[in-house]
Amino acid sequence: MSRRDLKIRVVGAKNLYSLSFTDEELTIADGRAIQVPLRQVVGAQRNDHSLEVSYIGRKKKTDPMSLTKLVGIAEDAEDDVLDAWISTLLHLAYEGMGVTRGRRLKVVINPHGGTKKGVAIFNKTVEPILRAANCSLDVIHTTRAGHAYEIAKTMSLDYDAMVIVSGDGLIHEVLNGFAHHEQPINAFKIPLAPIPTGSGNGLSLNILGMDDGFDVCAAALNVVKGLSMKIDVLSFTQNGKRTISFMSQALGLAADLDIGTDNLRWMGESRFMFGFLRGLVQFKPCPIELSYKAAELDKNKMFDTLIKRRMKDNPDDVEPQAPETDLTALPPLKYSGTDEGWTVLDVPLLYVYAGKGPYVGRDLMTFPMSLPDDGLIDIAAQPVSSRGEVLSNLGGAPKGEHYWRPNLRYIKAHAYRVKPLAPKGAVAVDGEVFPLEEFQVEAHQGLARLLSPHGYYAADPPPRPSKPPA
Ligand SMILES: Nc1ncnc2c1ncn2[C@@H]1O[C@H](COP(=O)(O)OP(=O)(O)OP(=O)(O)O)[C@@H](O)[C@H]1O
Repeated sequence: MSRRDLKIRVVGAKNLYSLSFTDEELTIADGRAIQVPLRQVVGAQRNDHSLEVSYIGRKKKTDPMSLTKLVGIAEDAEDDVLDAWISTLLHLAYEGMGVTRGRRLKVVINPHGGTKKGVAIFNKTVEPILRAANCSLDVIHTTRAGHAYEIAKTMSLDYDAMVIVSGDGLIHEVLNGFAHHEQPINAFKIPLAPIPTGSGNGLSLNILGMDDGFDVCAAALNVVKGLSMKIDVLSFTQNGKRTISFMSQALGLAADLDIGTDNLRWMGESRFMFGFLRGLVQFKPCPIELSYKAAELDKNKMFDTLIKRRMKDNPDDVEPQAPETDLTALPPLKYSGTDEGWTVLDVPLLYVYAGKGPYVGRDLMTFPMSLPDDGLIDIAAQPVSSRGEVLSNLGGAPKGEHYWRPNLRYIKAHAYRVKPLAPKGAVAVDGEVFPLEEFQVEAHQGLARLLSPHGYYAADPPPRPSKPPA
């Protein structure tokens, strides 16, 4: 075992710092001690006799995360002792956590996402973290809509992860690019890691949780240290054309969030809430017939399954899946062309929201029971009821509490279909507008990957009420 404590004189500082580490954390002490979990240590190196240790942390509890580089001269250690100290520290901070060092990253930045700060945020905040972690970077800026699709469709697959500096729109493009890659199955195996600089950053919230979901340093740390987590993606098929959806399909009132609020991008995430409220004022029923191939309808059972899944700490510890036989094609559609075992939801509906991942935006935990890899689509369907009742549901939406309200139908399905009952309308697929014409959606279990610190979605599910809400 090599030495685990060192004294270093930090450049410009009077005090002698002592650095030591255990299997779990690095302690930096100069009178007062700071503990840094090893997961947050991203780099350490020797330049002549000086030592540089880089880690991500918070200066104060309420601060966002930031990169700190501690540089100093080790006064009590020869170079070989210092090298051994660095080597053991890095081994524990990487391989000891199942993470390979120096990831090869494809980075796609949308200069026009959200408030157009993606490039500046990447250069100032994200890139220094990836460099400190010794990652190799292949950076490309998108120049037009559809560019990220082309990049993903034609890219070489020699990367450990793909970093997407933008919002959910670019994730949608990249996954659809993978679907048209000459080796789609292998392309989908490259884990995606979002850096949240778009106006809709639902995926980042699902990976990092409400506290860190908009923290670009936490997202960069996930690029460096996250573990690969399998996720389901969905095939949305309309008029024979198949589109990959990773997040949501919204109809009726829910579609108003995504549709027609494009000119309100300056509002950031608030534009979705604006869209919802505008839709609520109009209060139009959604003219569709919804049918589904059910997997689970019991809300209590869904909750129990979710809690059990969150207790598994190995993200790959899921039901074994059939080995892929054909790497050059997407998995076939299993549920088209048959009505057997399908149920029609026989009530007039105000909105239908279906998809994967608990959060679709900052104030909307639409699918609180969503699991990354259960092979199922979560469907939230709101029957027509009073404005008051719908408003009460909306009040619970930020934390997913509407899930427990008896008048919200929540279905886990292998597949579902929508037939329009009126000629006008639209459906928003991951925020992109499609015409309201007949379509079908089905899930492909564990087809894609994300980098994740937890191995499960980071949204806390709404607790089961002791008595059912009125
Ligand atoms: N250089 C570019 N110029 C203009 N549009 C672009 C460019 N690069 C990408 N786009 C488009 O910008 C759209 C917005 O994507 P993104 O999700 O990254 O940002 P956003 O602000 O969160 O948008 P949304 O809220 O719709 O998801 C995408 O549909 C993409 O096609």
